[in-house]
Amino acid sequence: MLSYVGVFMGVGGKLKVGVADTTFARYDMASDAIDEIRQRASVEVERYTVPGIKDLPVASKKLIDEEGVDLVLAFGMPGPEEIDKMCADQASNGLIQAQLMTNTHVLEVFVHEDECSSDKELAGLAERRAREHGRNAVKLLLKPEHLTREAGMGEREGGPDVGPLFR
Ligand SMILES: Cc1nc2c(=O)[nH]c(=O)nc-2n(C[C@H](O)[C@H](O)[C@H](O)CO)c1C
Repeated sequence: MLSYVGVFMGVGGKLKVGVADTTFARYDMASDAIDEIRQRASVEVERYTVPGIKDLPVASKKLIDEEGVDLVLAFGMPGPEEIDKMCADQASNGLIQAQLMTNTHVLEVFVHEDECSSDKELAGLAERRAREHGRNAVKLLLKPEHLTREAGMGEREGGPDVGPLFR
């Protein structure tokens, strides 16, 4: 396992990761991601919990503007109804806007409630996706060349990777 603990100190001191999540979600993805990040990097973590996914864009922007985080992980769980999917699309657009307004990555980590047929499977998917995106956050901030090495490899966060295409 790669370990980046203590290898990077930014100009203003330690890197800071923002974690935004919701009470609507049925699984605590943020705690898994924070655990994953802390195993790999010596960074500060600032967490901001809001009611639902449509509240994530402003939470992310506030973490960036007011708390000075270097990247945000935004965790949410859209429900299975059509209205929930609409909310997810709106939240997604908001998160993109927050990124463009601040020139800062906000990794959207959504697990849709209807991605799995049982609660147990859903919890497993949520944990794996949260942890894998936690690792992505560390790579983006500290080892971007590791992501470049994985370019085109058909990585899928939470599920089995689908692998690269060959000609
Ligand atoms: C319909 C709906 N669906 C979801 C959802 O699937 N997932 C989620 O996290 N939040 C949902 N919300 C709540 C909104 O995102 C938001 O929290 C409220 O509209 C208050 O701003 C709403 C209102």
